[in-house]
Amino acid sequence: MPVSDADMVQAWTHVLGLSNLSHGQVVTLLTTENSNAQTLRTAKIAAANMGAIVNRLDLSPVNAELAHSRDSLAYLGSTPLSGNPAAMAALKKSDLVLDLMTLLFSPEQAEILESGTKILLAVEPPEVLVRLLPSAGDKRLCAEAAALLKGAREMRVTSAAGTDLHLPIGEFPVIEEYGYVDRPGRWDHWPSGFTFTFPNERQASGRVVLDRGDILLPMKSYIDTPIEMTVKNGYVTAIQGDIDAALLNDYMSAFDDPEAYAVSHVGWGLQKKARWSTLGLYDREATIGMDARAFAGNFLFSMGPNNEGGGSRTTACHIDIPMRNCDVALDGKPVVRQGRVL
Ligand SMILES: O=c1ccc(O)c[nH]1
Repeated sequence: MPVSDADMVQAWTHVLGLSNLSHGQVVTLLTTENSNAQTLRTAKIAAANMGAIVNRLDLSPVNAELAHSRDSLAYLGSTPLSGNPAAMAALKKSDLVLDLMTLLFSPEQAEILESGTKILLAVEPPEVLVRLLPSAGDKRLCAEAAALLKGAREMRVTSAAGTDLHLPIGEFPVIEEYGYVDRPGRWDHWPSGFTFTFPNERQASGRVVLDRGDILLPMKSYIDTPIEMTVKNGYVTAIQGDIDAALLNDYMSAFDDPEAYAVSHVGWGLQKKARWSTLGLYDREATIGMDARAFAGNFLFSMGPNNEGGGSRTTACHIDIPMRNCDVALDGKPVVRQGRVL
């Protein structure tokens, strides 16, 4: 269903309020060719109505000749900000950047955040943004999960399908994604509602068995045939199965980058307003699949970079794999049981 501009301005006002936007602050909208016009139009109105100085920085897209998907999270690392000091200066001088382009996992994003600028990513379509409006309750749930993660030394993930994954943790920070940026230097993504960390470098081991209905992103497919992954020393060393495994292998091999097979962030979904089945109700390219990443009770496995967590590993290939019906335990204490948050 379309969203009215009035409702979208209200939604932006709610999110900018939670992000502590105050009178006289500088908001810069970072856009590119396919940024959603209504998201942009209503963000400018909401920010201006709150007394902010509102700029727009529109950059030409890059990587079209390299990416095999038009999903903005499919090809990471280099952005239109690479080698663009004038644009970087504008963003570092802003109090808040509303990223309608996608900087995630880029070195430029980290540099902008270090200057104290806040960055809020918002590239899902307006109807998804208004349906998954963030709340202080989401922040509380993410903070509770983070408190459990911060003290833990091992995350263990098992499932009836055969997953048995050992993830020693503690080397990297815990990241809470709750949909708004309420302190300087913070990055977040509207919509979200999940918490994760990264396994200690080269220490993840075991087996991941993807079952029918588990989701591959950016493919945005519910797999029909099981995929069995072997994990050794922090890398996925084998991806075996039938047609779904073959398609995943074919996509990943296009990057010709061994770093693509490293285990990236691991965590679980907390967003009660998001559902496993929602992805199937949208055309493949209509969303980037945040319902799938955020639905309460998923185990969100991923492969690729860890620079988002402060690691040194970068790669353009990033695969997110929300899994159902898993048991997640921290130092033996269950936090998710058969796909339900405890
Ligand atoms: O919001 C996001 C989106 C993708 C991802 O891999 C992490 N967080």
